[in-house]
Amino acid sequence: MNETARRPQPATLSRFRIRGELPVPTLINGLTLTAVPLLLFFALRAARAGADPITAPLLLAFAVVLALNSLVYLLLGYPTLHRRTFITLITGLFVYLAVQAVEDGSAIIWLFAYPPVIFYISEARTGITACAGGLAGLILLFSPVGDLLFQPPHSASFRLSMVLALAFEMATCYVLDQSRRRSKLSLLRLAADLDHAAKHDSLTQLANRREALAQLDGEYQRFLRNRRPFSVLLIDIDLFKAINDRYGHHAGDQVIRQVARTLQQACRKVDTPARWGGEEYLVLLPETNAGEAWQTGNRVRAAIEAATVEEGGQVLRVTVSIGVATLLEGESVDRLLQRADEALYLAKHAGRNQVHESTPVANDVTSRSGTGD
Ligand SMILES: Nc1nc2c(ncn2[C@@H]2O[C@H](COP(=O)(O)OP(=O)(O)OP(=O)(O)O)[C@@H](O)[C@H]2O)c(=O)[nH]1
Repeated sequence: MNETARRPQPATLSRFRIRGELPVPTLINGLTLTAVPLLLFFALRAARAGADPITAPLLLAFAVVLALNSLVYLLLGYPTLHRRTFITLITGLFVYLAVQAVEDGSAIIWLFAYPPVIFYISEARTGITACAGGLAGLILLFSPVGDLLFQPPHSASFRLSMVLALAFEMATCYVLDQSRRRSKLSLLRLAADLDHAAKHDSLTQLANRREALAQLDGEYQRFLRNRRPFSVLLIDIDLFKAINDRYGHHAGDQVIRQVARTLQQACRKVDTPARWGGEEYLVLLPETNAGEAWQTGNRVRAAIEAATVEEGGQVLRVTVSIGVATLLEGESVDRLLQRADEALYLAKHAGRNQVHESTPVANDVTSRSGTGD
């Protein structure tokens, strides 16, 4: 996987949650729980005042739909619907409170609750658009056009303070939200980097031994469920010490990298090539029987034999010996690895640059071997 695909990007930030972060549905449900009694309270007051026939039923309707929105989410899920409905409802509610001058115009102060909530529960772009639109709407409401249409009861000094204070709050919320998003992104990237480092070998970027064992265990659990066999290749570079001694450790490292690259190219996407240690590699071949594993082993051996490494003006070639083993009914992963190791040992002792397959017969290990040529 490439770096960009592995590390979280700003556009996908809301898909990730870090520990301790308040989940958006929880915030929405908490706000709904607070807003519903408040709306009922103000609906009752509006009904008692009796002057305006729309406000009381409308506030009641907002309370009912808000509560239903949370109920639907709790029963059925659908977090996007939950969030979008909530944003639509609170936007509608705040517009109504402003233009209808509810509570003698004092309800307009509730607009200050809008920016922090909208920035937290939506993407940054939605927050900016909603706040800029809201502020433009407020300026329009306090302009001569708004006076003509809605006759807001606010004094000139209140209007000025309201617009400036709301603009200040929106800008502050934007800056704090950006800072929160940046911290979240860097935390997620750090976690992704640490996770990658814990599972991969730094020289080759292949899975490391720990990750290979974890994948082996996963494959073993799958085998217990579906009985589809899997195989392993244990690969060791031949006479590698001589390369280090003759060309130096840097050349040795280049060879280890080149073998890793060849392994990745020669294997299927579902296979896991791993650095098992030093100049040894393990390839996990999921859902692969003995015959297929044998063929893969030979293909890998030939590919590595054909590959070259240029180092200090020299062209280096290496060969590998490979032990192949396929999991048998009733066998453990440890025993499978032991058989692959025994087959590798036989390949080395038969002259290197060859593949040996472990076939247990009567609790013993026999093998077929060859170069596949
Ligand atoms: N450059 C380099 N060398 C390493 C690394 N890890 C292990 N080695 C060297 O790999 C060599 C392994 O040598 P041996 O185990 O004796 O085996 P060999 O020379 O490959 O011989 P056979 O396995 O019998 O074919 C040792 O000299 C280690 O120092 C590494 O990360 N980089």
